[in-house]
Amino acid sequence: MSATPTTAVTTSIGFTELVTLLKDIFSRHGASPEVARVLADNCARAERDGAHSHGVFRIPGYVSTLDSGWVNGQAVPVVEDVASGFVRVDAANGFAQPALAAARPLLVAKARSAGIAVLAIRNSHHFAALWPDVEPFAEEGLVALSVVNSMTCVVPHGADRPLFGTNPIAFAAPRADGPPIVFDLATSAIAHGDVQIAARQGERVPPGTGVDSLGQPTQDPKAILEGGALLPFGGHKGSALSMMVELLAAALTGGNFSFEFDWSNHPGAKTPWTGQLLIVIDPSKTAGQDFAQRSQELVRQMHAAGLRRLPGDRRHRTRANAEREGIRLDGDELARLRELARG
Ligand SMILES: NC(=O)C1=CN([C@@H]2O[C@H](COP(=O)(O)OP(=O)(O)OC[C@H]3O[C@@H](n4cnc5c(N)ncnc54)[C@H](OP(=O)(O)O)[C@@H]3O)[C@@H](O)[C@H]2O)C=CC1
Ligand SMILES: O=C(O)C1=NCCCC1
Repeated sequence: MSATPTTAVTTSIGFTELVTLLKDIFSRHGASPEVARVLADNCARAERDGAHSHGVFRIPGYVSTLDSGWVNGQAVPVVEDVASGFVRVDAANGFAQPALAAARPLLVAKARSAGIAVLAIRNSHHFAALWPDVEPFAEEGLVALSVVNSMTCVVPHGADRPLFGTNPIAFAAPRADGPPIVFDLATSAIAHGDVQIAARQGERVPPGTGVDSLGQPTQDPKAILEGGALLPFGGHKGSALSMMVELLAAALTGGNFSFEFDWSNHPGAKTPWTGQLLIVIDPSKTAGQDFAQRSQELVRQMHAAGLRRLPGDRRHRTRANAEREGIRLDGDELARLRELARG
């Protein structure tokens, strides 16, 4: 995006208007109508729910990636019905979300008939928050778990150099008296996007987040981004989960490990070309009791134990505000988005 003076004036935009604006940007930068529709919806949802590291903040990255030719914005995913509980998609060097959208009807049908179904997406680029991929399944009464591996920037616990991606895990389950229980977390101490935002805003990151180019602990986001690296959350435990994500999202799908791609011949490219795995379970086939009532009981007991905030509560509060008052955006940022949509 071009440099424009910052005035810190905030403005608001409706969800539908933001989706239309983002669709125009994606289309203008080489995405097919279907790809533009899916990505715009995903990115607007993230912004609406306050997931700022994966909302409109990502648009310049999407645009430069599409412009560089690194990702195919016109890709048509190839869905294969490989086994009773298994669906495989070749995203054809496109984004992961259109691949999921293409495979979704078959995946849900299989989960409902067999009780469980697995979706393996390969040759894909995931540049977004993961919860929008799982939350809709729980809204339909299904339990969903997804993992995606990303670009190398995390030092495995006990190692000397980065190897893993920030490798998020997202989970969604229905509950009786409220929105689904959803969490979505990077297995690094902090998402790479949040380090970029901290650097842009001149803020420090929390202790224990990353190291500089000499492997020394640092709270300076620029030192992490420029030759340094991130650490897994929770030491060996987060590191083990990150390793699991590499195995499930890359080895099991036929995708790249986080360290296996090289975008250096595509200046401006930002997205990792990796893989994604989704597991969808129909709880009516397993528990022999009402799963949504059982998850509600768990939430009730957690609240009774003093819990004030469930994962997802902050997102739902932000969503409710956005539905009342519009999605709040910096005025200059909105102007830059409009400029990108014009060409
Ligand atoms: N595509 C990719 O390759 C990658 C994408 N990402 C994305 O980055 C995003 C940010 O990840 P990350 O920084 O780890 O997320 P956070 O640490 O902000 O949040 C992780 C989860 O914990 C919940 N949570 C946070 N604080 C609390 C609290 N005090 N009490 C209870 N629950 C809490 C959040 O709910 P709530 O949302 O309601 O705050 C969320 O579900 C994710 O959407 C992830 O998918 C990250 C890495 C790579
Ligand atoms: O924030 C992150 O970490 C990432 N987000 C999108 C893709 C790469 C890593």
